Amino acid sequence: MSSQAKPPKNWPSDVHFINSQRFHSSVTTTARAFVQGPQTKTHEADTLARAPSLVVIRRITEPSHPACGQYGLFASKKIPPRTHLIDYLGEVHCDDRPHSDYDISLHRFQDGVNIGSDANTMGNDARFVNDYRGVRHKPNVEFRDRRTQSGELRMSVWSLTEPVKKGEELVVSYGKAWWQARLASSDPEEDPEDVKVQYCQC
Ligand SMILES: C[S@@+](CC[C@H](N)C(=O)[O-])C[C@H]1O[C@@H](n2cnc3c(N)ncnc32)[C@H](O)[C@@H]1O
Repeated sequence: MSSQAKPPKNWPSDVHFINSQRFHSSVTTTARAFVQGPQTKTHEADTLARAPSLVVIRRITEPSHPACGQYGLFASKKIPPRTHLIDYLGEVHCDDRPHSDYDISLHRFQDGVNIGSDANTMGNDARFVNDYRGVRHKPNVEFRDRRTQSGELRMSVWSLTEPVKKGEELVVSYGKAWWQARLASSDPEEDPEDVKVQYCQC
């Protein structure tokens, strides 16, 4: 059922839209049990209980935007403070994905094993959240983990302490480490704070 979910407006044809997390073969039994949790309720409860969407995907056309030519995630209506907007769905994995721009960490065990959620080839609307640098003076949403009704661990997007206006772009902080890792794989001389001027694809 979940694999036939209808993609939202502006969804790119080369990315598989999913409405539940998928598990890569690199996920260990322990990691899978940790992510799935006690499974006290049915998996369907997680998808059926989804709130009407507060977000919309839009193509960015402003030349001053550092991700001009790409997509971003925007508020489809006014969003109150501290509101859960959407879960970040992707391929849950335990292998390294140094070249994915859509890979976020879901959990790190004390023994160093990391569980990631990679939305590079499959994901949902949340994969389009951009970083605030060069867009706004500070983030207006954050990533926060949560457990669903059935107990599954997911990363999710929440508004911060201020309401978000309808039409505003939703931006998080990827963190300096994210930009440093990205720039290290391209130009090690580059300062991560300068990244905002680099990526216009108009
Ligand atoms: C998770 S994706 C975000 C969605 C992406 N804009 C898209 O259309 O698929 C991360 C990529 O978006 C771009 N990006 C996000 N925030 C940015 C920013 N503040 N400045 C420049 N590029 C940004 C970079 O190319 C980055 O690798």
